[in-house]
Amino acid sequence: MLQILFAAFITLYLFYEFYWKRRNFPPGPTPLPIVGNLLEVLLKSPGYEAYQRWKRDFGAVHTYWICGLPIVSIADYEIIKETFIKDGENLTLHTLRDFGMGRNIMEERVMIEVDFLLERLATQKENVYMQNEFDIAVGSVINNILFGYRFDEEHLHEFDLLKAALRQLVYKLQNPLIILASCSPIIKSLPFINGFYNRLLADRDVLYGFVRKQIAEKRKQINYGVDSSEDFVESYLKEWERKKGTKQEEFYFEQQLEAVIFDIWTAGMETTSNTLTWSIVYIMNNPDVQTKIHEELDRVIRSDRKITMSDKNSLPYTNAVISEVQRLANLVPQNLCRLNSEEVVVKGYKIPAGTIMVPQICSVLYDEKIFPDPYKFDPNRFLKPDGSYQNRPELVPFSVGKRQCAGEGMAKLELYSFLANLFQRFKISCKTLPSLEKTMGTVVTSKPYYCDFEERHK
Ligand code: HEM
Repeated sequence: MLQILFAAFITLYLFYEFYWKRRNFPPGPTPLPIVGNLLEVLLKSPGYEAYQRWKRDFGAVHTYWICGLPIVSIADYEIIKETFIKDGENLTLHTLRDFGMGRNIMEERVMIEVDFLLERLATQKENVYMQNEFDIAVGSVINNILFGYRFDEEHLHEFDLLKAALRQLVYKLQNPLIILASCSPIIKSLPFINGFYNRLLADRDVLYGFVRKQIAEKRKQINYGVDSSEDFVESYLKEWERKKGTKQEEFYFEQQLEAVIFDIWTAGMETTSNTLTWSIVYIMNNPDVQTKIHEELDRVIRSDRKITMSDKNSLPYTNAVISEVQRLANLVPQNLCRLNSEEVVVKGYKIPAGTIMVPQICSVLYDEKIFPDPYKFDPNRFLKPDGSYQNRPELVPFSVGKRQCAGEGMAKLELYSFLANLFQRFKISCKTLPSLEKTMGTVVTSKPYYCDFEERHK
């Protein structure tokens, strides 16, 4: 009797796992019990190959399972556009427009860090650990815009603590144990996993603690009598004060301010810093690219002066290199998931409200129909035959639609300003060529490497 019951239970379980729970979703790879399709992603990290294979085998709209969670993936540019960019969506609402301070101030703050970065590199000259340099530069831009100060000598210790916590978050959030723990309270309560999960929360709390301390400091110093603001927190607090007593007051509250700052810090730091790190990896592995950037800078700029945004349109090759870096670095292998608020029909599949959907931008950036030979670093993809810059709408490293990156403008400003000025001033070389191998995380990171710097204009 017991055997019959057991066999019936197993049959029902398998029927549920392999058919019933999947019946309302677009087709996809068969998920294993408990882990779903997680192993296929992890075995070939950072996951691009699994996403490409599922697109090939099941079509551009398919379902995969991370533990018990079904994720409907849209892996084709045209369908992503139809699904996520709807008429009338107001993108600007979600965009951190100039952080309430005006575009010039943003460029000013980025250029301050360009100067500091160049001076640090000129002083060190040899064996410079690039990740660290880019981290300090990008972290200082964000901190200066949010709180009005940069990470100078006096604040470097504070920066090191924040960076360590942030790096742990970036790695741990893609750790299979954390993913499993997030999906199941039972798994989360297992002793070893629980400890690991709690350390992740402790890293998050380091960042939140810092944010709260900064807001409290700002409140002590703020002068509500002066209209203009020096940083984002000041601008937010003044706007909040102005809205008091109006209907809009409800949109301003402490938790929102803390969460926005936390998001900007976490989303803006590792993404930009690692894209800069990848830039040097690809350029060092393709030496003719550095020669061509120098040739363009010498022909267009014709001096050793600083390069600013006003030069951008005159530097098509430099812009093409940055675009190709963003494409090939393909920084976010598993894009952020979204919960669709209402039922949608995508390519004939009815996808119910409350389903997790993801615009799988990594499959677009490596789509060989759009970018032939996709794993090759080739800036010419972004150049017209006459040498001018070729805009490619399928270049979507910042994603698309309502939830696309809120810091795109700032990130582009930073990538351009840091890289153009770095190559304007230096010839860069590496005694050991940087590895092209990617380490998986929320964003993909490169292996550590070291560079030497030679002044170009003596
Ligand atoms: C090269 C640099 C960057 C890349 C490649 C990048 C990429 C992305 C991507 C793919 C998303 C997810 C979009 C989606 O849900 O479909 C995102 C979201 C976001 N990004 Fe960026 N980003 C970069 C830099 C920045 C910077 C500099 C900031 C701010 C200072 C920023 C702030 C944000 C915020 C606030 C979100 C929304 C997070 C959320 O919805 O939870 N990003 N970014």
